[in-house]
Amino acid sequence: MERVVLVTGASGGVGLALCRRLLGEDGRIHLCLACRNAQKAEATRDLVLQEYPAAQVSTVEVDLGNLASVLRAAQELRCRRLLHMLTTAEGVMTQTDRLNGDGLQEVFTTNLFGHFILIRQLESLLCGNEKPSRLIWTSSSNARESAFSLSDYQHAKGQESYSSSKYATDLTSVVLNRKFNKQGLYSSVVCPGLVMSNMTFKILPVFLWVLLMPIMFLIRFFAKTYTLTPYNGAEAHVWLFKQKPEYLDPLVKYHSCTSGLGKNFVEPRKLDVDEETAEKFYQKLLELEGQTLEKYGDLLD
Ligand SMILES: NC(=O)C1=CN([C@@H]2O[C@H](COP(=O)(O)OP(=O)(O)OC[C@H]3O[C@@H](n4cnc5c(N)ncnc54)[C@H](OP(=O)(O)O)[C@@H]3O)[C@@H](O)[C@H]2O)C=CC1
Ligand SMILES: CC(C)=CCC[C@@H](C)[C@H]1CC[C@H]2C3=C(CC[C@]12C)[C@@]1(C)CCC(=O)C[C@@H]1CC3
Repeated sequence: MERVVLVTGASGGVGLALCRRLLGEDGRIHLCLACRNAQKAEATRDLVLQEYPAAQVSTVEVDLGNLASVLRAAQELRCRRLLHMLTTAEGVMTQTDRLNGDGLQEVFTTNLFGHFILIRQLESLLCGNEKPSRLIWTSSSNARESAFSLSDYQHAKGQESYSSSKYATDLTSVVLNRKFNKQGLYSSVVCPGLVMSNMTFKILPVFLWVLLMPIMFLIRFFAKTYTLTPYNGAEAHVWLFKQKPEYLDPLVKYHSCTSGLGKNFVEPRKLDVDEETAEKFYQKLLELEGQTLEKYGDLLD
């Protein structure tokens, strides 16, 4: 049976590189590109098919920062019936987090909660299959406990919404394993390292990054997480794709690394999470999910 792999944030950066690399690893997979914009999704599909003309590539439109859009996408995916792997590679990092149309913090929703709802809505596809299914969350080395608080888990009050959302992602993955491993669903978190992408081009302009490039290549001899290209950044995702999920440690983050001479490898590092906090946070996610489903009852089957 073909494996169906859904990649969010597939239109650029690490997500697009991952799509290409997965097809290079296994041309028999069915790749589903999840993008927030239908035109971009089609353009990405064309790009991928140029490189792998025989590949099976479909698209689904989903804005992960908009819960109605997430529920509609889940409905559509449920109709397609199969899903074996979901990997997240979308993300927003901003100095000015704000409330979205659902009244939730945008960074929290896009980076974590939209995916949480999507996964819960796709549980019937992901759980109880003959072979294990897997989730791969793109987290970050920037996930910091100090940025996260249970009482303000959407990070409405602080200035570190990105770090908070990534820490929340790590917590969620730990609990998802506890709840769903018995049903054959396994979750892992990865960090792509420092990658030149639209995200980093919002921190410094492209020309500055280009000027810094020689320095960064030198730094890479000492800092292996300077992966720099989306291709290298997707190393940990691709490595995980090839592992048996039931043998992976749920309390580890898999870091994409690149050596000074440009060789890619993966480094597992222990997650800095308190399991009790993770459980409490998960209960809060369930509460928020309940409110969301109540609000959007018309979008449920
Ligand atoms: N770059 C880096 O150095 C690092 C990145 N990461 C993480 O890696 C992941 C990928 O980042 P990277 O490739 O660098 O970033 P990019 O900005 O290049 O790519 C982000 C992708 O996410 C999509 N996206 C953004 N918002 C939404 C949304 N609301 N709904 C659906 N899709 C959305 C974008 O789509 P569109 O094309 O429509 O904008 C794009 O395809 C992120 O989770 C990021 O946090 C972690 C550590 C370091
Ligand atoms: C000489 C040189 C390399 C200058 C660049 C300095 C900084 C702009 C970068 C150094 C480490 C980078 C980094 C990120 C952004 C850019 C830097 C601060 C991230 C925060 C981007 C998003 C993440 O998820 C983690 C990254 C960690 C490293």
